[in-house]
This record gives sequence, C-alpha cells and structure tokens, in this order.
Amino acid sequence: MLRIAVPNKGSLSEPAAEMLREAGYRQRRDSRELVLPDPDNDVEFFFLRPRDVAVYVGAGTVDVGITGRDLLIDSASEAVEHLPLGFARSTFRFAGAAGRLTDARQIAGLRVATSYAELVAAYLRERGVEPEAVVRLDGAVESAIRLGVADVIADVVETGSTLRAAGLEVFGEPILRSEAVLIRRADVDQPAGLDTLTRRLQGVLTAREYVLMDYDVPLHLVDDAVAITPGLESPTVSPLHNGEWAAVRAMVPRSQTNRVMDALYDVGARAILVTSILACRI
Ligand SMILES: Nc1ncnc2c1ncn2[C@@H]1O[C@H](COP(=O)(O)OP(=O)(O)OP(=O)(O)O)[C@@H](O)[C@H]1O
Ligand SMILES: O=P(O)(O)OC[C@H]1O[C@H](OP(=O)(O)OP(=O)(O)O)[C@H](O)[C@@H]1O
Ligand SMILES: [Mg+2]
Repeated sequence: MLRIAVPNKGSLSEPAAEMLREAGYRQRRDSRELVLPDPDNDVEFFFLRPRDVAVYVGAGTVDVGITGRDLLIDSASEAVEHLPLGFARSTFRFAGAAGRLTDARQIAGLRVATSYAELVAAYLRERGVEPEAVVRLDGAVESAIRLGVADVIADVVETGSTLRAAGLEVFGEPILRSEAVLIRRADVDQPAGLDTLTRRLQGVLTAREYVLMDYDVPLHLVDDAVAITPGLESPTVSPLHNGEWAAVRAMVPRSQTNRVMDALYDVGARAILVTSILACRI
C-alpha cells in the first residue's frame, strides 16, 4: 500500500486534496483526521504539517508526499522532486525598505529574517555573502524590519500585496520559483504504486491544461484548419454524411481557446464546440 503524505493546513492543503480527489482518491471530510486509508486505490494518506512532509519522505517512513519546492529545499532532507503539480505557485524573494537595496550581495553584514533559514543560508553561502545573522521566524516575516529584528527579509511572494502593505520592496534576482511538487525519496527503488499515482496526477494536470475542440470544416480546408489545431499527436478527422465536410476533434491548450476558435472561424470552420476534459490518460 503506497503511503502518501499530504499537507494538513496552509496554502497547499485544499488544492492538494482537490487534485487527489480529481485523480480518483478518497479525501477526508473532517480536517482533524490525520490518517485516511483508501483501500480501493491501495493507498493510505497521512495528513502532516506542510513543512514536515519532506522530513517524513526523506526518512522513508512515508513513500511520497505533496509539499512546496521551497519547503523541500529548506528541509535539506533526502527527498527529491518527482512531479511538479502546478498549484501554489510563488517566488521566493529578498525584500527591504523601499529603494534601499538592489542586490543580494549587499546583504553582507546585515540581518535577514525568514521562515526558510536553510534555503536562505545556503543561497547566500553559495554566493560568498556573509550576513550578520539569519533570523528564523515562524511567519508574518514582513513585520521583522519594522519591529527591529532584521534589516531585510526573505519570503514567499505571490501577488506582492503583503509586501506592499508592509511598505517593503523586493530586490535582487528571485531566489527560487516554487510550486507544489510530488516528492519521493532519493536513491531507492520506486515504491509500488507510484507509477499509478503519477499517471493519475499527470491526467489531472492535462485535463486542467487542455480542452477538447470539435468543429466542422469543408474538406478542401482540412489541412489549413488542422495546422491551427495540431493536437497532442494528430487530430481525429472524420467524414460528415454530406461528403463535402469533415468533423475534426483535437486537444487545445485551455489558455488559447478563444484565439484558436477565432483562427478556425477565419479559415472557414463552423460549429466550433469546446468541451472540458474531466479526466484523461495520455
Ligand atoms: N500566498 C501564497 N501563494 C502561493 N503559495 C504560497 C503562499 N503562501 C505560501 N505559499 C506556499 O505554501 C507553502 C507553505 O506552506 P505553509 O502551509 O507552511 O504556508 P502557509 O500557506 O503560509 O500556511 P501558514 O502560514 O498558515 O502556516 C510553500 O510552498 C509556499 O511557497
Ligand atoms: O504576495 P502575497 O500574495 O501577498 O502572498 C505572500 C504572503 O503569503 C504568505 O503568508 P501567509 O498568509 O501564509 O502568512 P504567514 O506569513 O504567517 O505565513 C507568505 O508568507 C507571504 O507573506
Ligand atoms: Mg504562511
């Protein structure tokens, strides 16, 4: 039975549960449940603090887990990234008082507050920058400068509104681009059942990223239309009963749906229909 660690709280928890549900797994109804067997799918879920997921996976006490790339790196555990999951996207950045600093090298001799002390210390070490101290805080890191425990901070930035509200500005290159990732232990044989979990999650990612597009097009324009919708491998083209038109079906990136419909209409396609994909195996 594959043991899967899932964040029990925070930004990762709800989208992780939603993705697993879409992949056909049971998910807990009560947020206090810590263990959830799913015998029909031969897996067992363990709901753990997001920061602890990589620790358990690295120790081998659970087989795989869902966490953030930033948390995985900060944990310095023996776990590795297996599959990026496309949600909880963020950047990890240095920030300070507006207009004060422009480059990470200027952090030499300063105090940096962060909840990701390992990640920040390693980043500065690799660049030969020696801060006075890396101050480890649990959260609300944006207040550390105003309250006098640090000169700069390093934290998760998504929209930037928390930084703005604290009167801070990012500086230097992004330290990291993070998103939720499925992790597994390094240097051991793949646990039984990981292939199935991976295929199911990839199916959810594809179903979210693509739509199915159907349209009719005169036979002499099929090549022009198919050039606009090449599909993943090759679109399905079927004859219509009238003998002069074809029906075409292809997968199209969801983000391009309307642009592709406009282009198809312009080359002469009609009856263009778009359908969401509920699940798939590619
Ligand atoms: N505002 C955000 N947008 C996107 N991802 C975020 C955001 N805040 C945190 N994350 C991501 O969530 C993960 C951190 O999980 P964690 O649950 O510890 O943080 P959190 O969402 O800040 O929860 P809490 O502060 O309630 O403990 C990291 O991978 C981080 O990149
Ligand atoms: O760029 P934004 O869209 O504003 O998001 C980033 C903020 O979200 C998270 O904070 P959270 O709400 O989890 O509080 P915390 O600092 O207590 O963890 C993160 O630590 C940042 O502070
Ligand atoms: Mg937080």
